[in-house]
Amino acid sequence: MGSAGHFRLTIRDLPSIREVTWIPYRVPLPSSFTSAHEELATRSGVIIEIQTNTGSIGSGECAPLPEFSGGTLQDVLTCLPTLALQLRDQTLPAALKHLAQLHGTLPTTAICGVETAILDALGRHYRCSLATLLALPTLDEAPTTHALELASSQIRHTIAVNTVIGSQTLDAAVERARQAVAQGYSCIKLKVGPQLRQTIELIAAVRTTIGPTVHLRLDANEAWDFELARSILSACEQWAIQYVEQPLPRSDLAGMAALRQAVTIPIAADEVLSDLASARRVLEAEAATIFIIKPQLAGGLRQSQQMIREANARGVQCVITSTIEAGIGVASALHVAAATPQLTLECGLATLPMLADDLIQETLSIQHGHIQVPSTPGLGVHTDPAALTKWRFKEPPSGDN
Ligand SMILES: O=C(O)CCC(=O)c1ccccc1C(=O)O
Ligand SMILES: [Mg+2]
Repeated sequence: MGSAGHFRLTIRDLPSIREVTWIPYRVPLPSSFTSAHEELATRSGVIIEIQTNTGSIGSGECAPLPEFSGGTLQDVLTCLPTLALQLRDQTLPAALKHLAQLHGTLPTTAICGVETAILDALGRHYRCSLATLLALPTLDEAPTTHALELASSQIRHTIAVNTVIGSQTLDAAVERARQAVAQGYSCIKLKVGPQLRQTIELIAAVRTTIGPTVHLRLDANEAWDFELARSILSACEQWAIQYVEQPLPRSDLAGMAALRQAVTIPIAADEVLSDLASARRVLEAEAATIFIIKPQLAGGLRQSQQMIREANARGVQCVITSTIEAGIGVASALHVAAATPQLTLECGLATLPMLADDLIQETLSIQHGHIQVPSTPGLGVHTDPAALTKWRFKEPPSGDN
């Protein structure tokens, strides 16, 4: 019995890992997705499955995006056999601790996927959602029933999300914006390119289409230099831009800090955030007003929470976004957002409709610009075996995404 008569499970009762297995996948994006970086026509990654000695299972997803950070698919496939052996026979909390010591030595997406699978199994064991687990003060020991009740009372059950409009012609972007508002989105993110006049016209046209109250954010994906950024953002101050993601190359922290002083539109860091150390450098340089945190690229769910804590302590607000991964990965990011009520800005998690298949049995549907957080134990979504068979990536090419 714990304090105040609350029951606490003993370590002896904790499940341990019997086996870690994985399945690479590749799924098409039927309409492809274009940013200043690239045109994404397929998405590949790895689904992780762990089995425990108590018969419980957990799923996770590693979805590398080499243009950003976090290694390649091949890097993930290379590190998994050793990691699987190391985690074998460890209790779930011990496995989490082990994983946390590997930051900096493994691709961030590998840590994210394996961590998610462990947390999914642990949530199913404690019979609480992954968001509730993430809201606990510690995962080192089994929580009391009181701690679980407190954590579950602190989480959010629905997350507001933005839709994202990829780079395309002005007419197509305006049409997409019109549809988004009709679907009930109250926040739109617009991918922008390196052309001065065209970009300003695009932003003006989209703002005029969506009216004054829908939030509008931009993503330049590093496409601008300082002068271009200053010109475009100064010209757009009248269009009520919520923020602009990564206007300058990730290496230009001084430029980002100077841009913050030169324009009134808030500057968000995205590509530059590749782990906790990079986040600390951005905070130190005062190079961003907002952090765009992708759990896949930040080094996992708890590393994302740590980034959020450190950012918030410095007055920097955070947004959780996906990397256009499949349903397991998006669900894990959704649970981070749910466990973190201080995130009040819309999250970038409305990406599953871009994929031909989300690889899960359930649907994380988007209604009126919100996604419901699954409340059943663990992730609350389950891999779809038929979909994994269909989209299995049989011969991942080495060094390719
Ligand atoms: O933020 C969103 O709404 C969707 C996520 C997104 O835009 C994105 C998806 C994959 C890779 C990079 C990015 C990005 O924010 O730049
Ligand atoms: Mg971005």
